[in-house]
Amino acid sequence: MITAERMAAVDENAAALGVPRKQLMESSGNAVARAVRRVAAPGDSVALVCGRGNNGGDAFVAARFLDDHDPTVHLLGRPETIATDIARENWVALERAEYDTRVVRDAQELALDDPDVVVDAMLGTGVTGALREPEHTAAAAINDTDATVVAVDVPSGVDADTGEAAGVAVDADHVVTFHDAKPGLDDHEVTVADIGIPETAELFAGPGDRTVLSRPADAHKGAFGEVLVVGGGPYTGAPALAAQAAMRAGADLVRVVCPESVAREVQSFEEGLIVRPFEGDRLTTDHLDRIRALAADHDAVVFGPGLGDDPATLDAVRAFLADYDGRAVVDADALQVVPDVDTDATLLCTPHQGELRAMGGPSADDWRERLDAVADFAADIGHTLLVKGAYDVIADGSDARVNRTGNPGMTVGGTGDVLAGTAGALLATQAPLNAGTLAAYANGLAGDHVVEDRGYGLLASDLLPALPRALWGDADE
Ligand SMILES: NC(=O)C1=CN([C@@H]2O[C@H](COP(=O)(O)OP(=O)(O)OC[C@H]3O[C@@H](n4cnc5c(N)ncnc54)[C@H](O)[C@@H]3O)[C@@H](O)[C@H]2O)[C@H](O)CC1
Ligand SMILES: [K+]
Repeated sequence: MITAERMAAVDENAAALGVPRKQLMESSGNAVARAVRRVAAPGDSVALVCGRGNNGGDAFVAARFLDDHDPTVHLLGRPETIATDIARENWVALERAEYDTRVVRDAQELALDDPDVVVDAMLGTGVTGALREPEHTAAAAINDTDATVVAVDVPSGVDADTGEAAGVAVDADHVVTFHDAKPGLDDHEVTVADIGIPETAELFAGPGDRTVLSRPADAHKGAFGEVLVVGGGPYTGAPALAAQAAMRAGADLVRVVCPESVAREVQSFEEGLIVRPFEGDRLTTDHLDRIRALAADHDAVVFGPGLGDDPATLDAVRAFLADYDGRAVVDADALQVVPDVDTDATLLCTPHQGELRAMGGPSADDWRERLDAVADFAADIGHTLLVKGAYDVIADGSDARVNRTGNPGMTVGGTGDVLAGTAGALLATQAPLNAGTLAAYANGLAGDHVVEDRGYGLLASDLLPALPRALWGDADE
């Protein structure tokens, strides 16, 4: 089962892999025509009722595969208002080839002429809310015919994210849905058509994975989350890098809490950092009240950068996690305590392969083997893992993804801190699997952009200014 939102992401990833949507539309239309043939007797007439989005486009293609059924293609709305180039090109092809095309300007004009089969291609996964006109009246007209109704992707009127009909929906006898089942089709006779989307368009992180980030136009301060970085002690650069990365990745506010012995130095990396010191030179259980109070005021915590592995510090990490129930990215030395802590927290753990072994996790050289082993280990520990490597593996115990961005220049120190901070900002608003996938994708892409511009020899801090473009794309994209 796949939601409309995820389907849009996969579709964009397929395009980025070199399988464009117009090709997918050709496969979709072909699959619709095959479904129509299964229900139509020779000589039966077929009417295709099409909207102006790509759902309609699928039916424009289908018509070309149904010549022997004398297809009639009804377009709801003016051809100039067809929403996408690929749907318009397929409409124009029908007109030039002199198919029986009819432009329906007003729903009352829809004349279905008693067809044997009706194809409902009004609306698919691009739609939210109840049907508007003319689709509303057209749906009622389709439901009034005696025809066998074949719906394209989803019956028009059914929301492909929730599976709910918000009012009138087409009463379909068959649904031809693409790539994977959609929510809300349980009571229907469904054919899932393979339209040639590579499996890796779903498995590999790609530009489509960024769609979950689209900043709503009315974003108010606070909508993108506040992040607390708990780090520092033996190291000072790590918490500063993580905090700056969280800022670049869109967090509304980032605070660093660190030992007072290093607070000034942490601050020196970036004037804009908000630093909250605690007494002493390393984290211990003495500081837990302070950390807990701060953590409760933030949407996500990044736990680990530069904390070190002093036994007293690891005891403090263990005690903190044991009664924390919020969201946290756990990185670096803090990772090793995760498997023995019983916690209600939602954790996104970001080990490299050595740290994964220190957690008691699996090792595998081949990324496909690692994918399976990491997925099992994530299920065992009950947390999401982002295991860093040339191919990063992200798994939450039920689903898994792989990221291929990044380059050998990124083995330099500090890139992991940037990744942890990015993941923290994303975890404040996204599900852990999406946060981990997107953090890995954007960090690697930022590194690729830096190397493209300036060649090898990058510093972890070079990733920071490259992060926004990697996360949100070019301004004109
Ligand atoms: N994902 C794939 O791999 C492929 C999917 N294909 C088909 O494309 C549709 C989705 O197309 P899209 O253009 O995104 O949206 P729709 O055709 O569903 O509709 C958009 C259209 O509808 C208008 N609209 C929005 N809400 C309403 C409403 N409540 N009432 C009336 N009209 C509404 C909106 O303004 C747009 O103009 C998918 O289902 C597949 O069938 C392709 O085959 C390519 C591969
Ligand atoms: K439909």
